[in-house]
Amino acid sequence: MASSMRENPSASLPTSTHAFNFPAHLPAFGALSNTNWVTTTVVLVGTLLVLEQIRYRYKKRHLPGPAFTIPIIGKFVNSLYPSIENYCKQWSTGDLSALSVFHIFIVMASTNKLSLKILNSPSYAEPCLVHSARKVLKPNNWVFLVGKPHLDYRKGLNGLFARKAIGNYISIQDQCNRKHFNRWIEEYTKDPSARPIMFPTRHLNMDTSLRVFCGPHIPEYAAQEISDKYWAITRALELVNFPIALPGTKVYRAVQARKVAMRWLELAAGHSKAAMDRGDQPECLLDEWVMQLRAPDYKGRTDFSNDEMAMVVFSFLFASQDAMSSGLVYGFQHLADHPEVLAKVREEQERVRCGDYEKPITLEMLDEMKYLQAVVKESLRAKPPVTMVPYKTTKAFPISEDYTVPAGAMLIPSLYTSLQDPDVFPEPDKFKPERWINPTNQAEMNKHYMVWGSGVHRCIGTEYASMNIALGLSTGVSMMNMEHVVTPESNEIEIIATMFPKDGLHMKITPRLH
Ligand code: HEM
Repeated sequence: MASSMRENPSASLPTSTHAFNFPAHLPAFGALSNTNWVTTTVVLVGTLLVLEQIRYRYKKRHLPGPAFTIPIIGKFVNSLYPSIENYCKQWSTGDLSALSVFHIFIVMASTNKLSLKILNSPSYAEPCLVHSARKVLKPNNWVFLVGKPHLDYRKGLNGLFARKAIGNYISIQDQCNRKHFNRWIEEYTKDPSARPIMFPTRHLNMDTSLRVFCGPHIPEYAAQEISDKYWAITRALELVNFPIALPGTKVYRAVQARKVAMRWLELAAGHSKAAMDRGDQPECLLDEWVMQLRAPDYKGRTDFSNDEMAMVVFSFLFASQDAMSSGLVYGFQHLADHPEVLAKVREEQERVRCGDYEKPITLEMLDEMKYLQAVVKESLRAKPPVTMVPYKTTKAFPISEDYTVPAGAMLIPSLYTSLQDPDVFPEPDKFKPERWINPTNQAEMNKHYMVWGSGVHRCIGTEYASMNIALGLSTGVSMMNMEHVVTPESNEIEIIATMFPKDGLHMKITPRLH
């Protein structure tokens, strides 16, 4: 700047600020000001960038992780293309490791012990779900409650997944499974070539969920529309999204899909109330809920609007659609890849069903299928649908002897690596349902079995989800022969909110029962 002033004398500062001189000097003064402005901006931005690095390094301290963060976006690109290999790389760097995305400081925990600690320290950390969840679910959804309001709200919903209630859902699930598997068989009779069953499984799961949740209060075409649109929601469930839901972004599309689903769910809630007023028999979760609210001994809140009920049902769909589809897909893959396990499942089916495959399955029959239950448990351990659960620290969290996670950080326990801990699950790479049959260390294994999370936010749908996957597998392998056509991508994992085999699980299906 000094040299340019020397070269251009007219740019020198005026010796007089007399009113008449002022206009003559204005352009030169303006040019100088622009130069200053650029310099100031460069210095300011440079300082902010340096501060960003200092802040990151200060929070990270000695934890493994990138020494410097990419300015502003951090590891955003990685979170756009999540891969289990990248996560494993990060987890393998240490029990705790750090990174940053869009200025969100993230600490990842890879061990069973630390993950359990995070999930069971509600005074330090609370769930924050993935970044897009608040926009997709709406900020006033009950799943964002914490502390006592969360416990109270959840208490009012527990009854919807109690044994009595899920005993009423089982026949709906059984009918849905049979309807879809018959359709699969029909389609494979027309075209027997191998093809992925991931999407048909997602449709089956959405249909089952909507029938269980809304029963007759939602028309067939609405269920189809929600199922079709739901993929937009799944696609938006990245760990960290582009922060603004602009048209064309994944989050924007997900919000549009939620609006469609919510319209139908609100209508269903209204229909359910009217049906219960008429004295109809409860046929679904919504009916169960309305009846529970009207029970004489019920002590909680009763003023649930259709909109609020719809939001709760939507939260169940949101929490379950991807996880359950993943659980079912990997269940089928594990059974098809382990014929000795499949043979035992079929032998048990024959015994418990007494050879009568037309007879609807009851909860009592399912209780007798101990080997099938072990298969479901092991399949979810080997390929946990939810690989990690994002929490955020509400205050500085002394998580280990030598590290305190700063307040406001994202803290992510890894369920995936926790379930691969060889001290709790010997030979974790092996698919061994037998490990769940009368184990000597049952209590220890259950404590560390984090497929459903742990602590006050542990999955509310655990029993229902296990039952649903067991039912799907039991009826699936009874009705169909499934040949897994292995591709180079069969054993690779694709993370689309949850885990799926990268090739979508190529199957050839033929009818097993005449
Ligand atoms: C295979 C299927 C499923 C898996 C693997 C799964 C897993 C999980 C996990 C890991 C959490 C977080 C727990 C924590 O923070 O400690 C969770 C929470 C939750 N899940 Fe599931 N889930 C499944 C199915 C379902 C189903 C079927 C429903 C409901 C119908 C459901 C409803 C919920 C809800 C509402 C929460 C939040 C609970 C709270 O904050 O109190 N999930 N689930």
